[in-house]
Amino acid sequence: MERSPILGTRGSPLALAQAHKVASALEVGNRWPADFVQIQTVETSGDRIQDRPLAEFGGKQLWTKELDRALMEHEVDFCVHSLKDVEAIRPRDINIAAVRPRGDMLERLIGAESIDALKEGAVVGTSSPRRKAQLLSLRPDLKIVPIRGNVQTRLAKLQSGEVDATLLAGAGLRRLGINNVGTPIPLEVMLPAPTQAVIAIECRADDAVTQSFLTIVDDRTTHTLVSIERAFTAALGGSCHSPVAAYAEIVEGKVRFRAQLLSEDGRDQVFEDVTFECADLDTPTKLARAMLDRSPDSIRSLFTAG
Ligand SMILES: NCc1[nH]cc(CCC(=O)O)c1CC(=O)O
Repeated sequence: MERSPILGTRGSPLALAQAHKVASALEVGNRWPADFVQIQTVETSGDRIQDRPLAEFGGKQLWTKELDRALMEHEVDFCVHSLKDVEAIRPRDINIAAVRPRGDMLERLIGAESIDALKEGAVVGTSSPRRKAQLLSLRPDLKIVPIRGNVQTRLAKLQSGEVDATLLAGAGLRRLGINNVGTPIPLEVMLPAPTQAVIAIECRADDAVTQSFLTIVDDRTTHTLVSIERAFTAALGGSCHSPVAAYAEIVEGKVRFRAQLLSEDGRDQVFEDVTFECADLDTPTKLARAMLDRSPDSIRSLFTAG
C-alpha cells in the first residue's frame, strides 16, 4: 500500500470509536505505521434526523446510503459499520469484507436493577420495536416512549428524569468507555438484535487490494455466525420496524441459534432454539419460513416474507 487507505465512517462518537478500533487493528495486522489509516466522516440521513422516530422514514439505508455513495465514488476505500444497522440485503457491488470479533452482546438496562425491578407503569425510553416488544412481553404494564439521539443524549434524558429507564447495547457502552452504568440482561431474558455487537468493514466488490488487507482483520468464526443471523433476517423480509431478535454462537463445534419474533405489543411471540452443523447453510432460511408459518397474523404482518 503506497498511500494511506481511507476509512469511511459516520461521525457519531460511537461510530468514531469503532472506526479508530478498526484502524488500529488494520495498522497492527498489516504492519503499517500508527495513524497510517486516514479516517473520513460522512454524515448520513440517520444522523441528521434527530427529532423523530426513525421508523417513520425508510429502512436501515438511513445509515448506509451516504457511506455507500462515498465508497462507490472512490471518496473512501472502505466503510466501518455497526453491522446491526446494515440492511440484510446489500448492493451487489459492495462486500462485507471483514467483521471484528463480537463484543458484549448483552443488552444493558439503565435505571433499574432488573426488568422485574422496574416500578409499576415505569416509563422506558426506546425507539427500537424489538426492545419495546420484548419489554412489553415481560412487563405489559410498562409505558414505552420513543427516545432518539446518540448514547450520551439518551443517558442525559435518563438523568433529567424524562424517562425512568432505557435499554442500550452493552457493546456500544463499552466502546464508549461507559462501563459502570446499568445492569446486563441475561440472554435468556432478552436476546439481542441480529448481529448486535459486531463491527463490519465493507469495500467495493471489485477492489481486490482493499479486500486483501481487510481480510487480515477478519474473524472467521464471527463472520460465519453473522452470516447465519443475516440469512435469517433476509429470509424473514424484516425491516427495522420488525421486532426480531436472533443470536448465533458456537457450542461444542456446532451452531446454536436462538431467535424470537414478536408482535408490536409483545403479546404474541414465536421462539426457536436449535443446534445445527456450521455447514448447513440453508437452515437459517428454512427456520425463518417455519417461524413465520406458525406465527399469528399479529407477527406475520410485520414481515414482508410472511
Ligand atoms: N441502533 C444504534 C446502535 N447501533 C449499534 C449500537 C451498539 C453497538 C452494537 O450493537 O454493535 C447501537 C446503540 C444501541 O443499540 O444501544
